Amino acid sequence: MMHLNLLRLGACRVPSRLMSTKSTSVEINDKTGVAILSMCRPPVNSQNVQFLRDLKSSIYEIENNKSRGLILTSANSNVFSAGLDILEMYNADKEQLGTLWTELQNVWIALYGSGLPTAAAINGHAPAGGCLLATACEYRAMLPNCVIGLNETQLGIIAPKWLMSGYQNILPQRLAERALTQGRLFTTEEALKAGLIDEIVNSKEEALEKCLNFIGTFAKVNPLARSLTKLQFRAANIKEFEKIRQKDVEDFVSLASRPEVQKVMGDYLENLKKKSKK
Ligand SMILES: CCCCCCCC/C=C\CC(=O)SCCNC(=O)CCNC(=O)[C@H](O)C(C)(C)COP(=O)(O)OP(=O)(O)OC[C@H]1O[C@@H](n2cnc3c(N)ncnc32)[C@H](O)[C@@H]1OP(=O)(O)O
Repeated sequence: MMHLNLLRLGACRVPSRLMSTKSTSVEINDKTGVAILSMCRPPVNSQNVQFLRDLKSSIYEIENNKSRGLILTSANSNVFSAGLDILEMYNADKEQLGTLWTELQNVWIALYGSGLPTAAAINGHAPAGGCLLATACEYRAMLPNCVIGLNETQLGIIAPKWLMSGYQNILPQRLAERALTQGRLFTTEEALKAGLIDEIVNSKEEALEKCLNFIGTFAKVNPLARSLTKLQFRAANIKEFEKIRQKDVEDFVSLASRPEVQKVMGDYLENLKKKSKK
């Protein structure tokens, strides 16, 4: 228990180092060595090229700084991340679409393939690309009354295999297949029941504390042994992804630039805007 108490103490009283980019901020607690990576692109942390680049560089910076773990959270009060920025996909040319998709791939591989213990303090909604980030982590604590899930089929699109792999690591095959084909968004309570998240928490502070406690469970484990063991579990998905990553960009560009898919995006955006004006 000693290390857990230290982590808690460290989380509130010990000086921290700060690093930031335009849309992320990183706080590394000097005592615990754990980095809290906050996404801060208001209003919903939608993932455009710049945001994804910032996220990638923060993840690598945390990894290179030899932090003891990484906690991903949002500076926004009710959204963890709304997924890809549809504004950057709608009416975009092929080059822009290719760049966006490449940056999404880069962030996913940085997080999914990280040797550090990773945890998500999901302090808001996490649809689509938001769920992708959360499920790339090893542990999830989430606030009530939010949604999480891969809803791509609801938008008439297909999540590629690498994008599904975090999901598949966590959910039983039958449930993952059903949820993906339905494009299901789970409420927090449903997500806990399905095993998509580990804990329901009542505040962001509690989410961070649970994530710290999770990372604290590795305090007495050799970091290299831990990291290599984790990566052995993920190696097949990573290898598969590396084989198809260029073709995957081409497939995405070809799908997302189709007029009928652009039309779905346009209608979807309009509905989002109508809903937000209500
Ligand atoms: C789409 C086809 C492309 C083919 C891709 C194939 C592979 C798929 C891989 C990844 C897919 C994605 O990640 S696609 C993105 C999917 N995301 C969603 O479906 C989420 C949409 N957003 C919401 O449901 C809600 O915004 C929310 C639950 C996340 C938050 O709700 P809240 O009520 O708090 O906020 P508002 O809805 O009022 O939104 C505020 C503001 O933000 C704009 N917004 C929201 N989401 C996005 C987004 N993803 N991209 C761009 N803009 C977004 C929303 O329109 C509001 O804007 P205004 O204030 O200007 O009206």
